[in-house]
Amino acid sequence: MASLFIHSSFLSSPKPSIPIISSPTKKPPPPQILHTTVPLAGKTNPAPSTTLQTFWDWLSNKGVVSPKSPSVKPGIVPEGLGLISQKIFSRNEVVVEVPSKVWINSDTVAASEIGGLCGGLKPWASIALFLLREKGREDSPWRSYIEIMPSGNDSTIFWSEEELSELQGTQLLGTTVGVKEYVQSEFLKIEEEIILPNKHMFPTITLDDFLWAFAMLRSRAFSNLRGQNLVLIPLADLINHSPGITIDDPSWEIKGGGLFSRELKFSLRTPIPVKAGDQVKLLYSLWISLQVLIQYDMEKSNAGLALDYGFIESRSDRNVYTLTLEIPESDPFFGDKLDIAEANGFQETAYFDIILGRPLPQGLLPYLRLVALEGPDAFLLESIFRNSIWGHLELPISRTNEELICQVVRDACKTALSNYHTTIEEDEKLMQQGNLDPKLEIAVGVRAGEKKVLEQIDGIFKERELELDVLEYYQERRLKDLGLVGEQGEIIFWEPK
Ligand SMILES: C[S@@+](CC[C@H](N)C(=O)[O-])C[C@H]1O[C@@H](n2cnc3c(N)ncnc32)[C@H](O)[C@@H]1O
Repeated sequence: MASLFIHSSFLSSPKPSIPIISSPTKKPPPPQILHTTVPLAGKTNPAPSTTLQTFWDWLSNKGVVSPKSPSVKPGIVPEGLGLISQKIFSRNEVVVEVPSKVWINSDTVAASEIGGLCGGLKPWASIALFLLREKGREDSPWRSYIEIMPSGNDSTIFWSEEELSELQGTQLLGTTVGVKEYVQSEFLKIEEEIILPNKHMFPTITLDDFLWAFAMLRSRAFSNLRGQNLVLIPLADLINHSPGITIDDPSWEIKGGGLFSRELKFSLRTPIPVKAGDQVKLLYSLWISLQVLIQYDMEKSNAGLALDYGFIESRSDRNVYTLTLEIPESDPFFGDKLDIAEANGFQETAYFDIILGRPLPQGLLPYLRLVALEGPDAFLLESIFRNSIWGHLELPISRTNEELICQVVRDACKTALSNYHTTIEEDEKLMQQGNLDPKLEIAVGVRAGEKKVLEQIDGIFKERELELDVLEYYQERRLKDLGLVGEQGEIIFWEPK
């Protein structure tokens, strides 16, 4: 049997059907704005309203908001803090514009006292270190901003061992463990090379602190402002996500500061119309429309949402399972197969995100057939076929090859399914019961979603197995092309005259 290697490892980036967390079934309290003394709901140790007022004053002093006629204000909402409308917004209207003088990015770090120490660090690591240093300084100019950040969220990186055990068998568990290990290894390097040799510049920073800073960056950075462009935008980063908004375009842009200014501005728009906050008294039941909300990222899987933000959605196409395929080095045709994969945009290892309810992703079947190619089919790997091979691999090559890919994929699905400690039915029962703890709700939703995708994949290849006798394979297609197969599929022999 060919050594076709499939495993269920997690997505390459530390990346990524349940009731929606942000739409509680109970009638929620109306949002509270600034001056209230009501404790903040939902998130871990959220900022008290005095802290919120200090933040507002800081924004006013910096000229970011106009305190007399603000269009939005930070307020207390079920998701922690959020942006509450102070006027009626129409669709696509600018909600707030935040000038770059209050952003925190690599430039902010470079211009700071620790800039010289952070030159070799990745942007996220240098900003994390900056945040923690400023958090520890009594007189930090960033204090008012950092203090409104929550002490945590429901991201799986904060889950206890017991909570993580609910994710048994899931790819999300693997990703979470991988991300935590990655953050830890970065922390240990930074601790040794920067923190300990410069103790006078840093407060005591633990791995947990570093993980907190990492989580703040993952949850607060806008999805296309990551990597090298990673930036924290105070005020704008209070915007919460609405699963009901399914507009794909980002609701923000970076603009030039205007004719007389070189300063950039982060401009946040509302993707949907919003009512004014004071309508809450008149229209209590429409409280949710008072908060300005956006869609964080239409492309993220539930696992990605759980890891980055600590919530998931009920939309079925948020359920994703990543199949990882590999051309093993031990394959006698390793070199040729790798050449072909690379010529067609793939590598030795390829990741395919399978989405619930969607067809198999492009490239999966050809890649599978390539990896499984062996024996009499291996002639297709010869260099004369190099330009046409991918086209051939798009269609079944031989019964043996097609049977092998079906078997291997189905076996991989069965193995993966046997690793979960619950069935889909058990998960659905739990969801129907309702009132789950938010983290358990995430765990149950993700594990049910992954299993559904695995069953979908198994189903597709099971159906294929049943068609093995009627599929058309390479040799038949070739004979047809040469005009050597008749209408009924019979071989037409050349008869000498
Ligand atoms: C960009 S911050 C938004 C501000 C945040 N609510 C706060 O209190 O600082 C993203 C975080 O807000 C929370 N959040 C945003 N939208 C949410 C939603 N629809 N459901 C649950 N939590 C949400 C999550 O904790 C997420 O990690």
